[in-house]
Amino acid sequence: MPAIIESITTQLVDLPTIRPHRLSMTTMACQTLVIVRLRTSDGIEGIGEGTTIGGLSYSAESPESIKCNIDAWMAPLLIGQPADNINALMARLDRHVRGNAIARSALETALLDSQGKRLGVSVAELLGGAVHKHLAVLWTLASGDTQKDIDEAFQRLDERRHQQFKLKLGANALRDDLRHVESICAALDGRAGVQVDINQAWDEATAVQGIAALEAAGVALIEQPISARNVCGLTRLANRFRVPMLADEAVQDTGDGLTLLSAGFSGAFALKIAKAGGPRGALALARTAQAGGIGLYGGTMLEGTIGTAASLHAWSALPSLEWGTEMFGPLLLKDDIVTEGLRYHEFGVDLPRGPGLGIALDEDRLRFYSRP
Ligand SMILES: O=C(O)C[C@H]1C=CC(=O)O1
Ligand SMILES: [Mn+2]
Repeated sequence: MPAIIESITTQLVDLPTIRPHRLSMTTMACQTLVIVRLRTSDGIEGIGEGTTIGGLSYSAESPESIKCNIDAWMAPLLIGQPADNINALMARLDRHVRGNAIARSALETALLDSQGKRLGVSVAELLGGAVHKHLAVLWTLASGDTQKDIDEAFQRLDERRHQQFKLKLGANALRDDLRHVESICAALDGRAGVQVDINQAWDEATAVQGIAALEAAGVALIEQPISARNVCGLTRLANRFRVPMLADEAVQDTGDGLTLLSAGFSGAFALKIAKAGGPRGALALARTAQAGGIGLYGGTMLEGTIGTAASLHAWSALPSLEWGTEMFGPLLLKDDIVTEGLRYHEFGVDLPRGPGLGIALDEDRLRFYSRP
């Protein structure tokens, strides 16, 4: 008799960040995680996380919509079903639910954690096995102040925590953004790599001007300079410049990957489990990218430890991630809701060991940070 899914509960958890995190469309002082707990008839609990950035400013899902849509529509489709066939359960969601990729990702993560615990194997093993056990992790400098960012970068380098840095652009006038990048590139020259993320803030003409200057300053990678909808524009920019373009908001899942490939895009894709509806979808996009000669980057929605661990299990299953990862979400948060955090060292992070995600909730801290 297979184990049956008996209950699925969700809670909103607000965790403060260690400093304001400034992006083109929002400044975050707090991150809200939607924590999913999925209980089955054999006494196992699978955990998952659905997280976005800045309410509705990053995507069409908000923390509240993720919780509400799981509670009202998605959980009822799964409760009462056998827990051990994740393909069948996710196909059932696909038949009845449109969109809601972040909510789906939280549920798929909980299903994978549950099944891993049931079989005594890690999520990476469920996904075919880990090729890597330690993954490179960059850090985003986004305090909003150039000198603070430089000090933060040197601190991270000295601690051997990060040696690649991402700068967030697009909230300021182009001239000010360029001065900011040039100062940081000059300060870090020879010690660390710098890439930038514009989060769609520029139009194409501004991007042409901006990218020329960023290329001259030595920036290694340009992430989503223009609107996610402007696939032709992103392809033109990729063809025009030597510095590679990284598609983020423009590439949610395999369908978007195929659209970009058929438009002739070259460069790299940022994978996120939250964009692709879970680890399986993110890996499907990765394989499409690899088939099309596109480099890969392990992206984050600034998740806490559970979402970050789920992503790490997925990225570990890939033979190569040409651009490394940005799985630093837990380090941006002042506190955590798990008993043992991820181990960051030597400019990267260790893949947590299973069964399942290899992560356990700290009930006291979870209660403390949960919304009533
Ligand atoms: O990539 C994004 O747009 C979102 C996120 C990832 C790192 C970071 O600082 O913000
Ligand atoms: Mn991005």
